[in-house]
Amino acid sequence: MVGTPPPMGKPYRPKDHYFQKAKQEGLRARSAFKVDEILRRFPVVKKGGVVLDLGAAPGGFLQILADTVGMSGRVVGVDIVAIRPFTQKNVTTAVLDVLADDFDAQLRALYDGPLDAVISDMAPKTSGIKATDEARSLRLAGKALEVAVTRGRPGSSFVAKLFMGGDFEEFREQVRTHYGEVKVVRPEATRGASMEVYLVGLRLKAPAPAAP
Ligand SMILES: C[S@@+](CC[C@H](N)C(=O)[O-])C[C@H]1O[C@@H](n2cnc3c(N)ncnc32)[C@H](O)[C@@H]1O
Repeated sequence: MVGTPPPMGKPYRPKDHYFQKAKQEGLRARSAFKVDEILRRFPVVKKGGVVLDLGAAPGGFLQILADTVGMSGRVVGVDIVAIRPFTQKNVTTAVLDVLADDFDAQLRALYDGPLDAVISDMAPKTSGIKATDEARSLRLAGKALEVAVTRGRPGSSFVAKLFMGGDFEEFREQVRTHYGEVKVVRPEATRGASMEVYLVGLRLKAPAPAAP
């Protein structure tokens, strides 16, 4: 019997170069290289900063973020699945669903101060139906933006992964209304066939003063 030919384009290889590299470097996930590239290219957060990482399991982003902010900073990571504890004292993690009704209150209970960056690598469970997956991805990114705008200090940053699709441009416009500069990034470590990109918002605008 003749087997099914491989799909055209770059094949999906779960154990690719970045997977091996992550393993060698003791990183929890290959995605660590994505945030590393974003942080090298854009001034998202610096030493001493406070970062919220949404969709943080298993913790690849957290490892890079914890090194970036150092011991004078803080990284708060949440996910619907448990994150293996970190020994670094500047990392706090919790099991939270960002779409839950009480998420905002739960997050405040975890960390109540202003944030220097909100980073979301959240990805929905994919259904295989393009429009459904795009809508789910956008919903997660939309919630991340809401958190970033309400909890970020003026001048803070926003990074969110989302699937390129129908409403991508509208979302980018929405991010533009809140941030001084907006970039679209597809990190090198992104898998070949993946439709995902990261939107980077820099310099959160201060809220408009209330009318007298
Ligand atoms: C690509 S993984 C994140 C990988 C992570 N950045 C790392 O470097 O280890 C996407 C994560 O989004 C999480 N996620 C999906 N929906 C979520 C939700 N409603 N609330 C919180 N996390 C969610 C998933 O559980 C999954 O762990």
